[in-house]
Amino acid sequence: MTEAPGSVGGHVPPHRSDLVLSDLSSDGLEDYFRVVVRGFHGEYNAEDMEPFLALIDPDRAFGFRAGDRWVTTTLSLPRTMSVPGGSIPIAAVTDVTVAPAFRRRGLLTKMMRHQLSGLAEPVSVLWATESLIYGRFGYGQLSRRLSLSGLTREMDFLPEVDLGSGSTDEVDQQTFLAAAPALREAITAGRPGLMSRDDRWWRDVLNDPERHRGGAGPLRFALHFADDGRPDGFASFRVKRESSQTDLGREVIINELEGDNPQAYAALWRWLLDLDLVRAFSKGSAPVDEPLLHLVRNPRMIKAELTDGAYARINDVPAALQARRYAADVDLVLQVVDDFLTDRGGVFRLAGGADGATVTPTDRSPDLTVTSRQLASLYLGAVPARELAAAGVLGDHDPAVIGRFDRAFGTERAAYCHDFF
Ligand SMILES: CC(=O)SCCNC(=O)CCNC(=O)[C@H](O)C(C)(C)COP(=O)(O)OP(=O)(O)OC[C@H]1O[C@@H](n2cnc3c(N)ncnc32)[C@H](O)[C@@H]1OP(=O)(O)O
Repeated sequence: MTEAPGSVGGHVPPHRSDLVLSDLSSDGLEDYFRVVVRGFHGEYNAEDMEPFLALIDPDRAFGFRAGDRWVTTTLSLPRTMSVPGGSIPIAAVTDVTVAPAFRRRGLLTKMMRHQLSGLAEPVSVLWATESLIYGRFGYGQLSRRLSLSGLTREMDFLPEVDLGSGSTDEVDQQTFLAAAPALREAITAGRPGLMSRDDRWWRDVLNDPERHRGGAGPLRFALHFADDGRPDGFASFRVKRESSQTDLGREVIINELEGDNPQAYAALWRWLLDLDLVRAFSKGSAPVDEPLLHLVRNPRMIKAELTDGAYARINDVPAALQARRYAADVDLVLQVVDDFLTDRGGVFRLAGGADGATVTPTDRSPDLTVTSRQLASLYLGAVPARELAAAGVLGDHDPAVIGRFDRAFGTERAAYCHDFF
């Protein structure tokens, strides 16, 4: 059989390929996700991916095809995110890849435009592999996070720390799942940026294939029980025999830790830090207002690295701003400059307060002008406007407006997104 000119075994070289933007069909999942996994230099394993694939709606996945193969991918998943006083539907954007031979010719840009113009959700959220990729598409830092680590024997608590009169115990996954989801839903309501999880998301979160453990043991679970026996806090963690922080003992790697009151929260930390044979701890993702920093006698012994968290894009300014409540009365005219999708920007009057707000287009002159990227950081108070003003990136502004803006947009707890997708 003679090969078609310019192809080997039916493989058309990239420079001779015709690219077609295509939707995923439900019978082509494996081919598609093999390309996704390769895009992150991983190895496809159907069993490892099953809980995640169960979340996929093929209608929300697409990419460019060259002949019979995918060369780019991206998809979004519908989720609900907590905002002050309520919640908002968001599109969780993930699995963005462009095959090496096709990179830097604008395919990601085309995919972003295509995806954003079709989303029903007013806000899209993603985790960026590199922080310089998504700003050009109007994504900004929705939340920031701390990476915590230290030596457990240096973590004495201050005498005034109240550990309550309950107890913490290790439990099996079934017992954990009987308590943690309901607790977490309640806690989510009080922390902007957290994503709610249904059973399918919990299955994905607890999916723990051995090859993804980085040499540590399996995921383990603990519950804290209040004095009356009610579970009021939970933690998931694993232990690694070798710690990069010390050779004196093992390391406890804390995945998630939540309590619905300060005593439960502190008691869970104490329990994890007191595990026998363990000399180091790490928690790769914690909110910037992490209480542990205020519990210990010697806070300098906690290594806390500040890094970027989830990124968001406000695709529908009125819907996004109306979904949240405000810490103080607010009435100001905001101009949003959206360079990527210009029709999504505009000038809006935001009027409201503790009971909600209305946002309407207006032709009044703006009190404050922000880019869509800046609006994403301001949306849940992760970055106060005064911080942007002090950095000199807000343009002309009246300091009194900045003060009013920050009083309204401030939140009780720092914005934080724990779920990685
Ligand atoms: C939500 C998520 O899934 S995050 C995961 C992102 N994916 C990955 O990290 C996997 C590996 N990387 C890739 O697959 C690709 O490099 C991608 C998807 C990051 C970029 O795809 P491309 O098709 O090359 O992007 P595209 O050509 O549209 O780039 C647009 C602009 O962004 C720049 N850019 C894109 N990615 C990067 C990057 N990683 N580093 C630096 N600049 C970048 C380009 O240089 C270009 O700039 P220009 O307009 O000034 O010329």
